Amino acid sequence: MKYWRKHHPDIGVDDPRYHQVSLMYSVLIIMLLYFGLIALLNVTLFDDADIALYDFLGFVMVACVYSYVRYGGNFRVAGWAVIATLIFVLLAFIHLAEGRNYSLLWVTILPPFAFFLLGPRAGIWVTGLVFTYSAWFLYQLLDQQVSANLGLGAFLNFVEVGTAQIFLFRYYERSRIKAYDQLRQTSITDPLTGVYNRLHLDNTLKNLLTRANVSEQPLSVLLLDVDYFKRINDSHGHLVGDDVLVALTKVLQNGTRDLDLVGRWGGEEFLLICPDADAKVAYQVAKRLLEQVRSQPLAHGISITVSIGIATSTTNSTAESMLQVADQYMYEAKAAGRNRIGADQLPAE
Ligand SMILES: Nc1nc2c(ncn2[C@@H]2O[C@H](COP(=O)(O)OP(=O)(O)OP(=O)(O)O)[C@@H](O)[C@H]2O)c(=O)[nH]1
Repeated sequence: MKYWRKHHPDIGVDDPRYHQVSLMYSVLIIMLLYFGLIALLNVTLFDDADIALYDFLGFVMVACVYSYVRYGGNFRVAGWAVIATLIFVLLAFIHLAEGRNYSLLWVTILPPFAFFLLGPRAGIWVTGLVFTYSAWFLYQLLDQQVSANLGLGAFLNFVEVGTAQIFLFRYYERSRIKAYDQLRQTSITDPLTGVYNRLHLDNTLKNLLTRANVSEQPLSVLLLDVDYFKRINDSHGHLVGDDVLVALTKVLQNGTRDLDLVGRWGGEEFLLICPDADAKVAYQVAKRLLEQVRSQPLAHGISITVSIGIATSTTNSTAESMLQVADQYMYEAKAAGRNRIGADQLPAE
């Protein structure tokens, strides 16, 4: 768990603010460490009290922003305060260093901070203005024959700026990938039951069917619909109905192989995609599920039954044709009295 969560227990991993807050705390800590370290280096190694003073001022200002954020302050205000502090210290530094020791290198630290904290639009304006000013400042120095002075100071400026950039971008990229994964997971998941949603089932069925046709392996789909589900909602309420759907999902997951895909097709309808399953295997799976569902109360002591339609691929099947067949058999099962299986050739019981 991120350490900052104790200050903001209401911001969970699923909260859209999570990554922004995480980024803000990381930036604040990186800046505190950097300002502290550089102030120390300037006092001890370079004996430059003027520059150290500005670094120390930066440290104090960032510490103030840290406690502002920690006690519930507005993140946008905090972001601008951090960037203003950084620009203040950077400009003070390049002025005091008068271009020696590649001091202007330090302005390249600004873009990641400005873009992360202010977003792309303000980020480009802020960095654009500071870079323009720095270029103008450098231009003024051109005819003053400032010595390149390749001493320890230049070396440390390069190392410090370089490592800060590496860590910032590494952090940013990791949090971007995490956010992307979370978003992808959400886009393919049904929020109530946690199984795949229709969009993902549809895409996966197309892919698996192409693969099945190429390898000449069978593939079956089972379309499963709860019988008289409306009655459960009407007599026990929608929330109880939801619990029944969640419990049914568990039965379906437990009753199928890891290879099979279980998803919610919509409402009280579920779709199971069973790779490498011919009509006989699909029928056995359907029979087992039918039995498991009706044999026990699922939630709040409520028992249900389901009707299942099966479709098995042939060489010219498409995802649409399979779904249509499964749908048709499911309705035939309903029409025949529910709590049963509809399929092409039902084995004699
Ligand atoms: N609780 C709950 N109910 C849902 C959800 N999605 C759809 N429903 C309900 O599912 C019920 C489906 O009703 P019908 O289509 O009439 O079907 P049924 O009552 O199951 O009857 P048959 O399918 O003919 O056996 C409706 O009352 C919907 O409101 C959901 O996410 N949660």
